[in-house]
Amino acid sequence: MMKSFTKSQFNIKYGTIIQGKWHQNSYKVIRELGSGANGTVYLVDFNGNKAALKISFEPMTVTSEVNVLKSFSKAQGVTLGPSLLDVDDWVIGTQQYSFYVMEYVEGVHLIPFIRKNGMTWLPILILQLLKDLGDLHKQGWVFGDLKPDNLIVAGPPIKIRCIDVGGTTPIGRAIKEYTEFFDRGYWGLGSRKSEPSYDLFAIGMIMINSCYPQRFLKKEGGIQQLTQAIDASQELRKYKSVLIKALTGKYQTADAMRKDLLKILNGQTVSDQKRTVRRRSYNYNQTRQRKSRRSWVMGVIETILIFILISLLYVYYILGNIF
Ligand SMILES: Nc1ncnc2c1ncn2[C@@H]1O[C@H](COP(=O)(O)OP(=O)(O)OP(=O)(O)O)[C@@H](O)[C@H]1O
Repeated sequence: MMKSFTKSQFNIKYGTIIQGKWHQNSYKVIRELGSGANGTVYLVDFNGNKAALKISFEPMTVTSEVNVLKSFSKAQGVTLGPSLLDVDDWVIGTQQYSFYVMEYVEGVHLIPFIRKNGMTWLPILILQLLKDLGDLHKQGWVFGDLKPDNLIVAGPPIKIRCIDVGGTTPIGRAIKEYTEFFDRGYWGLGSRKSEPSYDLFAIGMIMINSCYPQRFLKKEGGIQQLTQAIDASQELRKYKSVLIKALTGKYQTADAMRKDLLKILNGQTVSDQKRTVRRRSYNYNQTRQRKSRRSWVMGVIETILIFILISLLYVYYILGNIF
């Protein structure tokens, strides 16, 4: 189903107490956080703690999103979505609405964060996202409706988080929800079957969107139009090899995309690496030993590099907030 914009469905005033019919928990409305096709999300106070409460006219929306959040909480290593706190119904007069309460992810949406703190953050945040997405895929899910509106940069420490799990679909099914700009079907670059490469295409488009905050309309579509957009941006050109692979479905796993992005950050392009490997020929055992040594060294370099980059950006970020 394609997402279309809808006006705020609910108009619940500040101070309203939403009390659950079944669990009797009371939530005091602080303000609206946002609203979309599936409901309205409010910042609420629960016993002095902040939480996010999503209320919908459609009980099925609540049930399906709650089921995804419950599976996430059971699955080890999945840290993408907010944690689920409560599910209940709110009776007001003769009406009854379903709602759920989740962890409030406090932060700034991806694009405003990049605009304020600089493009240097983009690859770092994308690396974090690819790590979490890889874990989600390993648990058999595809996020589906990945877009900057569903990404919040929380912290400190800086961490990119996904909200709105409404589009999360088990691998192998049809994508439940999508937004055209981030949908490979719309660009004529693949199917709407839920598989990891569907999410990785969206990651590519999120990187493009970060450099084109107004987005752009599809003309002829396809990889030609997107390649032109990449070539026209100094920032995106650095990541061209990774972007083209992600946009044409060449990555089977988030980990493969993450590794290529790291190589670029490491000052080494993917093609350079391939050329180096081709030039050398070793016997089987030597190659294997070297490979395992190299992957160990790569792992250490990767960790050190991310650590240094995050530390530097972090200092930059804190200084930016002070001055
Ligand atoms: N857990 C949360 N913590 C902080 N903010 C949140 C949280 N969940 C949702 N929001 C805010 O509420 C907005 C709307 O939420 P959500 O995207 O879940 O609604 P939706 O009806 O599914 O919208 P859409 O049609 O855009 O998918 C989000 O863009 C975000 O700003």
